[in-house]
Formats: sequence, C-alpha cells, structure tokens
Amino acid sequence: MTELKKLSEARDLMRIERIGAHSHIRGLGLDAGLEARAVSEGMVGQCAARKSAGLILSLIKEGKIAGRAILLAGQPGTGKTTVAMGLAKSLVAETPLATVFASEIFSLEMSKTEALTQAFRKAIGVRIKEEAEIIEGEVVEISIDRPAAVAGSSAGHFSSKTGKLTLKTTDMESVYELGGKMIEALGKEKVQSGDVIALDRASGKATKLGRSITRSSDYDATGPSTKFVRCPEGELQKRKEVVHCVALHEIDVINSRMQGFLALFTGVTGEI
Ligand SMILES: Nc1ncnc2c1ncn2[C@@H]1O[C@H](COP(=O)(O)OP(=O)(O)OP(=O)(O)O)[C@@H](O)[C@H]1O
Repeated sequence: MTELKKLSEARDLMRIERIGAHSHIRGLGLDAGLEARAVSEGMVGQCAARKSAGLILSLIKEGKIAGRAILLAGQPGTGKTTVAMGLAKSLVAETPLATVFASEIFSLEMSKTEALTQAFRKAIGVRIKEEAEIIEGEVVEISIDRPAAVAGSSAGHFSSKTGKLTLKTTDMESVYELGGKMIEALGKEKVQSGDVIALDRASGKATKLGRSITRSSDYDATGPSTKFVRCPEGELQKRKEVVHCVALHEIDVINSRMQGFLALFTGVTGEI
C-alpha cells in the first residue's frame, strides 16, 4: 500500500520542491516528553522556542487551537520560519506551509485582497480519496517506435511516439498499446524489462515498485537502492484507493484552466 500511496501524489504535477535554506528541517526535534533534543531533525539549539512550539503542536493535534494564530517575533534570521516549518513537518507529511512576501501583497498585478486570499487558500490542504484503476505487473518487454522526424517538429517530440508494453503477473500476460503521455512517464522512471511497475491509467502516471526477484541474478552491478519485489499475483488490472493531497489554491488554479477540476483525475486520452 505504501508504494501505491506514491501514485497518489498529485501535488508533483503542480508543485516543485526546491532545495532551499530550510530544506534540512524535518521536524521540531523533540522527544516523547516534548523536550527539545540538542541536535535533531535538522534543528540545532533554540531549545526553549522549539519546546514552546511543541506545546502548540500538541494543542493542534488535540484540536484545541483551531482558528487561532501564533506570532513569532525576533531578529532577522533567528529561526522564526524554521520553527514554523518544523511545526508543519511534525504534523502529517502533507501539511502545507505557505509563505507570503511583502512584494506580493504590494503588487501592481494583484489586489491585496486577492494576494491574501491566495495565501490563505495555499495554507489549507484537503485530502481527496478516489478509486483508481491501476495496472500492476512485471515488464516482460517494452518497445518504443520513434518515427522519422517530421520537418518543423522537434525530433524528440514524445506525442509522435508509439509503443507496446508487455506486462505479466504470475497468472496472466497482456500487451498494452502505449500513448505519448505514458511513454514519457515510463521514460522518466527509466522502466526496463524485469521491473515491477504500477500504472495509473487515468492520470498517466507510472511508478516503479522495484525489480522482480526472478531477475535478481541478471546483473551483478545493482546499486544499494535497487529494491527487489515479487511479481504481482492475479489480475493485471486492479481497483485501488488513491489519495490526492492538494491545497485549496491548487484546486482554484486547476479550475481556472481549460480542462477544469476533472483534469486532476482523468487523462486526456483513452490510451495508457
Ligand atoms: N535552530 C535552528 N537549527 C537549524 N537551522 C536553523 C535554526 N534556526 C535557523 N536556522 C537556519 O538559519 C536560517 C535563517 O532562519 P529563518 O529563515 O528561519 O529565520 P527568520 O527568523 O525567519 O528570518 P527573517 O526574519 O529574515 O524571515 C535558515 O537557513 C534556517 O534553516
């Protein structure tokens, strides 16, 4: 199920997490008694502030501080944003952390009300559960045809490619026609024969679950990150529950696009 959760990450369609000044923060670094450890989860020192934030954290978890605000005050660069981020990371992994810059509020392009509304909606995350049709199996063969480049189009244009993907489980084997979108997704994941993959037909997402155990002796040069998994059993096509975690602002952005909100769930074409 943990592998399948990966498929549900709709957020990477829209949000790119860049390495920044706060990327090393993974939590508040507190022990079970909410005391701050000297060095933990990317945090160093500032034990009193972290302990206080831990108190707020327990109030949030108990649902006793809804609708209230906390003001952190201090000299520039003393770790106010860091504590806020540690707090967000200590809640569930998908807790959104929205930052607002003064230049966004005092902007000629956007009204102050709009900028603040967006900031609030960026800070509210929702979980959307849906049942998705997933194809899960071991890759027997993958072949991609690259037609000769047409004048005027870029040579590596994905949509002009077609291909075939043979997948098997312990009980069955099937050949699927591949569309441009899925070829791109498989290419990104560097899928090759012997990999066990899960394909989300609707969103055109491919997830590599690992290499099949039966192929473990094929290569002697496998990295430490190579995970060996069993070839799936039963039907290739399965219905699984997928959870999308999105901020209200992201739903607003999708809604303002041509395809609308359904673009989150449905693919553009019927092919996989
Ligand atoms: N306790 C800490 N442990 C580890 N890194 C820290 C800690 N406090 C601050 N930092 C790091 O110091 C830098 C500045 O911290 P931060 O941006 O949180 O300060 P700030 O008070 O929000 O600043 P400003 O007032 O300018 O917004 C960041 O790179 C942050 O990761």
